[in-house]
Amino acid sequence: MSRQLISASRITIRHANGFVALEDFSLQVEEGEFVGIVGPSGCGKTTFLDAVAGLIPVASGELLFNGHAVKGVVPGEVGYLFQKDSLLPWRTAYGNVCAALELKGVPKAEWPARANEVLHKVGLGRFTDRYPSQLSGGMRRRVQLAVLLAFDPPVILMDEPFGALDAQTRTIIEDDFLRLWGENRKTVLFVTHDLEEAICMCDRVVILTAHPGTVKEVLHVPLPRPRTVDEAKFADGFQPTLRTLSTSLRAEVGRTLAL
Ligand SMILES: Nc1ncnc2c1ncn2[C@@H]1O[C@H](COP(=O)(O)OP(=O)(O)OP(=O)(O)O)[C@@H](O)[C@H]1O
Repeated sequence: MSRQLISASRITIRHANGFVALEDFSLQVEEGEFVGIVGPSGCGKTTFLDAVAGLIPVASGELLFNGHAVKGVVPGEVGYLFQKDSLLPWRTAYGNVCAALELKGVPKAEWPARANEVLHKVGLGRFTDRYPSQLSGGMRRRVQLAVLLAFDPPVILMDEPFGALDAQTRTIIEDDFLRLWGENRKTVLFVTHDLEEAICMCDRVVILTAHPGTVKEVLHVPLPRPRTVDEAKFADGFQPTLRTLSTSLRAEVGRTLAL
């Protein structure tokens, strides 16, 4: 039986300047779920991921990780893939993965085998000695995925992870991530503005209201797994789900623009 890994119950989050980003926000996520979060710009999606990572405290309500209140960053608990690169520019792809292994406390003797394994898994076997500046945007994202695989956290937070990639590279890397995810089904929170991507990747998609963000609606994605992006887009349930999601979100974006 699956267990609840993340539980937000009526949380409010204020930024340091007192600005309320999320209000009365509740969401439960079970172990192994792939959950998408969509909502108008500025509604608090990143703020929620930051709170789950322990980077920002909740002002009221309860935020639990594996049954315990989140009180700050706990090394090894979550892996966070930001919109922007967070690779160490002075280290090669291999060196970046080794940094994650070191942080995780993996014995040094195991680094070469483990680092090469994850770099091969993400298709970078021939580029292990390249520095980030010598890699394309798509390849740098792959190094970040390799770092995540090496770090192997129970929860992966992804904030518009593939938004900066061209359409073709993006589809390929989405498929790769779906395949890698299918191997061990980590819990994933996936923020995106791309509704088609949300449907292709996720089990459920949470729609947030206009600021201050709260949960408006949760849609279950009625598509079988394993799946590729193309299989998802041509599946029966795709268009109706897209229409529902799009209509619901458009109303909130309209509210944001009217604020
Ligand atoms: N450090 C901060 N201090 C004050 N306000 C902040 C801070 N970070 C974010 N905010 C505000 O909190 C609200 C939520 O921001 P957040 O980045 O979580 O939104 P988002 O839904 O991820 O937006 P986007 O889709 O544009 O990335 C916004 O109005 C933003 O301006």
